[in-house]
Amino acid sequence: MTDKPKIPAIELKQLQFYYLANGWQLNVPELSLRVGQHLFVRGASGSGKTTLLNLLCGITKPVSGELYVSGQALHRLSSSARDSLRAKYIGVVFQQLNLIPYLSVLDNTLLSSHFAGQNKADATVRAKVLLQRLGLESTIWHQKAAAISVGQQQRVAIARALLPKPTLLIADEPTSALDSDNRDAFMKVMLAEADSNGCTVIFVSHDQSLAQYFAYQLTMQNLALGVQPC
Ligand SMILES: Nc1ncnc2c1ncn2[C@@H]1O[C@H](COP(=O)(O)OP(=O)(O)OP(=O)(O)O)[C@@H](O)[C@H]1O
Repeated sequence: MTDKPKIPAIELKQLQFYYLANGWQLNVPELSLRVGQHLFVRGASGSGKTTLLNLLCGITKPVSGELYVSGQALHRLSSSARDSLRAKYIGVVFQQLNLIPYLSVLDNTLLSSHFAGQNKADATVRAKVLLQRLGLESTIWHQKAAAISVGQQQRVAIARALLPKPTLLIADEPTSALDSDNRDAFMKVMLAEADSNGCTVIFVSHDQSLAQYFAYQLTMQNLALGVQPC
C-alpha cells in the first residue's frame, strides 16, 4: 500500500499581485511549505513582506495565480469565506498588533477563540497559561491594552494568535519592541506552542539575528525567483 500524498500547508503557483494605486508588483512563481515547517522570511523595508502575509492570510486576493492554505483554494474564495477560514485556522500577528485598546489583556487574548467559536471557559484557562509562559503575570491580565507597554502588547498579540491552536501562524515583525531576554522567551514559547499543535509558522522580519530560531529561511529576492526555502 502506498502512502497518500500529504497536502502542503501552503502552496503558491504563478501568484501575481499588484497595487492599483502605484502598480507595485509581487510575483511568486512557486512556494510550497510542509505541515509543521517553520520559515523565516527576510527582506528589506518595502520588499513586499507585509503584502505577502496579507495574501497568505486571505486579507487580500491575488490578481492571478493559485494560493492554497491547507488545500483550500484562497484565490477562489469570497472575502467572507476567507475571513472565516482565517478565524478558524490562521493565527496572525500584524505589525500594528490590532489590539482593542479599551479591552483588558485577557479579553484581547480571548477574542481569537471567540471568533473561532471555541468554548470560553476552556479558552480562559489556556489563555492564562499562555500569558504566563510569555512573561505576562496575572497582575496585568485585567489592565486595558492601552495601559501596557508596546513590548507587553506584542506578547498579548502572539498569545491571541496562538490561543485557538491555528494550523498556520503568520507573524510580521512581532518582536521589534522586546528586549533580548523577552525576545528569546517570546521566540521559544511561540515555536514550542506551534510545535505542540503541528502548526506551520511563517515569520517575517528584517532582523537577521532571529533567523537562528528557524530551520528554513528565504529572502524576498529568492521568493520572487521561485527558489524554495532551505
Ligand atoms: N496599500 C498600498 N497601496 C499601494 N502601495 C502599497 C500599499 N502597501 C504597500 N505598498 C507598496 O508596496 C511595496 C511593498 O510594501 P510592503 O509593506 O509589503 O513591504 P515590507 O517589506 O513589509 O516593508 P516594511 O519592512 O517597511 O514593513 C512598497 O513599495 C509599498 O510602498
